[in-house]
Amino acid sequence: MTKIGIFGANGRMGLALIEAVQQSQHCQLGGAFVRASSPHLAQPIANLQPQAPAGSTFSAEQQLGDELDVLIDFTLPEGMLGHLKQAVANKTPMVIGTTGLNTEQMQALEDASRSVPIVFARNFSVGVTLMLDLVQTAAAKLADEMDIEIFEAHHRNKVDAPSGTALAIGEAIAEAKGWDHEQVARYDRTQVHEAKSQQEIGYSVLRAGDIVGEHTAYFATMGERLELTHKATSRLTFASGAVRAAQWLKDKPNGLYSMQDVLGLKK
Ligand SMILES: NC(=O)C1=CN([C@@H]2O[C@H](COP(=O)(O)OP(=O)(O)OC[C@H]3O[C@@H](n4cnc5c(N)ncnc54)[C@H](OP(=O)(O)O)[C@@H]3O)[C@@H](O)[C@H]2O)C=CC1
Ligand SMILES: O=C(O)C1=N[C@H](C(=O)O)C[C@H](O)C1
Repeated sequence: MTKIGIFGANGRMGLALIEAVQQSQHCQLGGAFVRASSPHLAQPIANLQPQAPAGSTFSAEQQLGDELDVLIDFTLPEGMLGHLKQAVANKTPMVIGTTGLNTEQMQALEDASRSVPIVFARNFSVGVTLMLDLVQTAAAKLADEMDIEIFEAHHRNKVDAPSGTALAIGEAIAEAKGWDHEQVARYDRTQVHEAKSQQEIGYSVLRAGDIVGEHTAYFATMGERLELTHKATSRLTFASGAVRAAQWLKDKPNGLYSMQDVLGLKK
């Protein structure tokens, strides 16, 4: 049995992760952690997640010990960095799905992976993991005059944009093309009074209602357009992927792993 601790356990993903752990035959919930200031501290988890183990309550993240096999973090970048320090101090492997990391925060994650094994993915679904491979094939094989654009849509509460997944798709395409992603990424065209360059990856973003997560990569030229689209309809998809990653990570050596490693899709 893999004993799993979940940070941000009262969040949208935290609650889906509790359900995914309960559904797994190989994992058990070792701790559902919230901030010390949280109104949910010491309250029954079942108040928010009916699938929670009977009698279980939310714990303060500071109370984390070294008895857990794997920690999972889907919070915000600042919170994730604190949780990462706790994982390193306790020598506990960590699965991280938090998006919106800047360069320094990503560097801190990479540094920590020299002390503990980490799986980091900006999307834990099987479909998007495969899509990262498919867009690289399209980018490498289609003619250079194909225009490349990425569209993403999410629920109204999402705070980072473009989504981590959209950026991962763009970075995968740039890598296949031999481009420097930051040089070719176009996040805003409102001040650009010129035609689209062929070495450009344009991003567009929609925030509305309860959309779980949709991503399309467009490869377009005169007279035709290829669209590769992924639509997630349940957060349990991401949560189940993260729990699968946690189980896979338990006995791995220190290092930074991706969902492609977990699924055996690494080229
Ligand atoms: N990789 C993937 O497959 C996916 C990634 N995500 C990413 O997961 C993250 C969380 O998304 P979601 O669950 O929708 O967000 P929510 O806002 O619903 O939950 C965020 C959780 O993080 C906690 N938190 C925020 N800041 C801190 C902090 N400084 N210290 C400790 N805890 C903190 C919140 O606690 P409190 O309530 O007290 O503020 C809350 O429990 C986002 O980055 C999102 O992009 C989401 C889905 C899939
Ligand atoms: O915040 C979300 O909800 C999601 N975030 C991830 C991202 O930024 O790509 C993954 C998923 O699309 C849902």
